[in-house]
Amino acid sequence: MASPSLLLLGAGNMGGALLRAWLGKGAIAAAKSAVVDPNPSIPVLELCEAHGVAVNPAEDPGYDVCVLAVKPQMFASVLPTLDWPRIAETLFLSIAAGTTIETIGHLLAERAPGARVVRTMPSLPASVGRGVTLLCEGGRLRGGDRDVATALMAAAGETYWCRDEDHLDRVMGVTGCSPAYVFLLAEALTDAALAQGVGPADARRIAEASVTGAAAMLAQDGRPAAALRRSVTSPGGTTQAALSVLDDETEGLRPRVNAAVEAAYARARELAS
Ligand SMILES: NC(=O)C1=CN([C@@H]2O[C@H](COP(=O)(O)OP(=O)(O)OC[C@H]3O[C@@H](n4cnc5c(N)ncnc54)[C@H](O)[C@@H]3O)[C@@H](O)[C@H]2O)C=CC1
Ligand SMILES: O=C(O)[C@@H]1CCC=N1
Repeated sequence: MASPSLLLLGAGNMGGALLRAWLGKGAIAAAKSAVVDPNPSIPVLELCEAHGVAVNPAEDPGYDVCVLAVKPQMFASVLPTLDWPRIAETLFLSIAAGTTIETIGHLLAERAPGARVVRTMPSLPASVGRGVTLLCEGGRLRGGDRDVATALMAAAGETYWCRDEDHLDRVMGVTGCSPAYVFLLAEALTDAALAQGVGPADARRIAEASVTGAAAMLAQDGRPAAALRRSVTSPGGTTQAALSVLDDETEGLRPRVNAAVEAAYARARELAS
């Protein structure tokens, strides 16, 4: 399919980030696409204006793809109200945490019986084309649907098809949630700089530059993270002393990150029920 016409339902943090990526890469047919959001932000309005994307159109001409990007808690009230010409032909992509393909199918059943649904889990760096999106499907897709979903999400960064929904729920703590872990690390480094007597503006500047510098090196160097970590860590030096705290086998970052990913999985299961 050439770039699809697309309806974005919900253009908040994540929907807006995806929209930015799609329009930047020409991945959607902007003039045939629309955003529906009762409270669109100024940047989203400016983006739509610049690319000729309709915002809250009075009439829906119909869309190849509809991306469901409202909060999971809104699905039950919003999905049954969706309607446009040939809605049963539209491919639905959900980005919501937890909500299952079966639930989405039920909520769309009246107007789009047998709807083809792809569940995805993008991540916020999609806004700069550096997201990671997990995808999975429930067995109803037609030929070409998988390629359409992959192409849309690849415009926002890396993609990975999970074997089923449970797999997606398990892995989302590694991808969709993890930008928050990295931002938290930047916050923690800022706090540590403050504790060592650096002023607030400089504390933030040197902490955030440390995180973005390491991330840029990881992206560009080609060596795996473990090799780069070793190249910072002089035997018997200061980093080794620091890592004896941060990389403790039972209380260090690795077991804590693993526990965080498990907590995200547990919450995804709760949101599904
Ligand atoms: N924020 C993130 O990093 C990620 C979020 N997600 C998923 O994305 C979805 C949205 O999350 P955020 O963007 O963070 O939330 P958000 O609160 O920033 O965006 C939700 C948007 O939905 C709009 N909205 C409310 N009622 C609506 C309606 N009736 N019709 C259309 N739009 C409506 C709101 O005005 C808002 O702009 C959630 O399902 C979440 O699980 C998935 C991956 C990452
Ligand atoms: O916190 C959430 O539920 C969403 C999904 C992944 C990132 N944000």
